[in-house]
Amino acid sequence: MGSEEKEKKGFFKRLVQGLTKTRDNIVSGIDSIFSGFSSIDDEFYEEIEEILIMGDLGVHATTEIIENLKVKVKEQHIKEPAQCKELLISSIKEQMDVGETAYQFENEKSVVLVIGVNGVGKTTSVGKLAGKLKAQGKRVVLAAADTFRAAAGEQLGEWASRAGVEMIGGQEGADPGAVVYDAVAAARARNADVLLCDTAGRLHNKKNLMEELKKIHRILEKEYPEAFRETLVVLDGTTGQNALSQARQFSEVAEISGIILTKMDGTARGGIAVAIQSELGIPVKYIGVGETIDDLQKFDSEQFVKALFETDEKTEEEE
Ligand SMILES: Nc1nc2c(ncn2[C@@H]2O[C@H](COP(=O)(O)OP(=O)(O)OP(=O)(O)O)[C@@H](O)[C@H]2O)c(=O)[nH]1
Repeated sequence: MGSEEKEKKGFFKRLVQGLTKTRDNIVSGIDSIFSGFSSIDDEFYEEIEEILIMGDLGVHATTEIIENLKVKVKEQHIKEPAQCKELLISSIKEQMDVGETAYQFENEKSVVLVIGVNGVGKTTSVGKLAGKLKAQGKRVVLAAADTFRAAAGEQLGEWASRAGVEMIGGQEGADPGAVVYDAVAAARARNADVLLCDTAGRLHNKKNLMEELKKIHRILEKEYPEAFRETLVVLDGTTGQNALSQARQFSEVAEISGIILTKMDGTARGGIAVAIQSELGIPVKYIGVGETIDDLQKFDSEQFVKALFETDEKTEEEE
């Protein structure tokens, strides 16, 4: 087995383990409905609906999933509740389909702006991403442009030295625009492939946030027009519907190209990955299942649903 394949397999295992509570929350309930009902009727659908909503899949995704399930049941002349399981799994998968998820920034000269409110795992995710890109042989420069919180720069600095990449900025209270300006100059001087910017995320002052992001975009347009631009929002998966509302608010002030969903280890609210994609149509590009560098991986809906419906015993058997 190649090292990349091994890493993928290891990550899948951690994902299966991480989703245990979500699985208990959603899948166990669904299984008991499948075995408890003898016919497919309104009550059967209502019970499934309730579990999906409780599992943080959101009203929009849940409604679509149930409608889709009803159509499939009718088309395929299904009579037994137990036969609905595969159909339900494929309906959940379809809700997460936001088209092909592109990672163009990894293969071009690019600037990645990472935004997110305090504590969601933004700095950690930027650090992990820097380490990953560096491991792929990319030249990476980090910009510590979230200058609001004391020690944020210091924390990013630790990740930068761990990943072996250069960091620009880090002074508390500095002007984020000035940090980005300097970081672009450094990225140019080093002929960097990816400039990763840890940027602001104070949602309680949307106007300021919008202005700050606009200013950063203006600087990039002027100083680094050839760089491909990507804007990722970091969301804490344990906060469920609150994460969805944050994503919605961020998408009102900036053009979001993807989501990094963190802390999916040990949360019962993993269904939020479905809700975000279904409701906002924004792809979850990365998922975090722990605090080490290997715990951040590209998100794959197929793998996610498989991990959600799979048990630990099964993955162990597979080895
Ligand atoms: N379990 C778990 N913890 C995580 C994950 N990602 C980040 N964390 C932890 O979450 C905490 C907050 O992470 P930070 O990266 O400091 O969060 P931040 O969003 O940058 O917060 P500020 O720096 O305050 O803006 C840290 O203790 C991280 O180790 C994850 O995927 N799983």
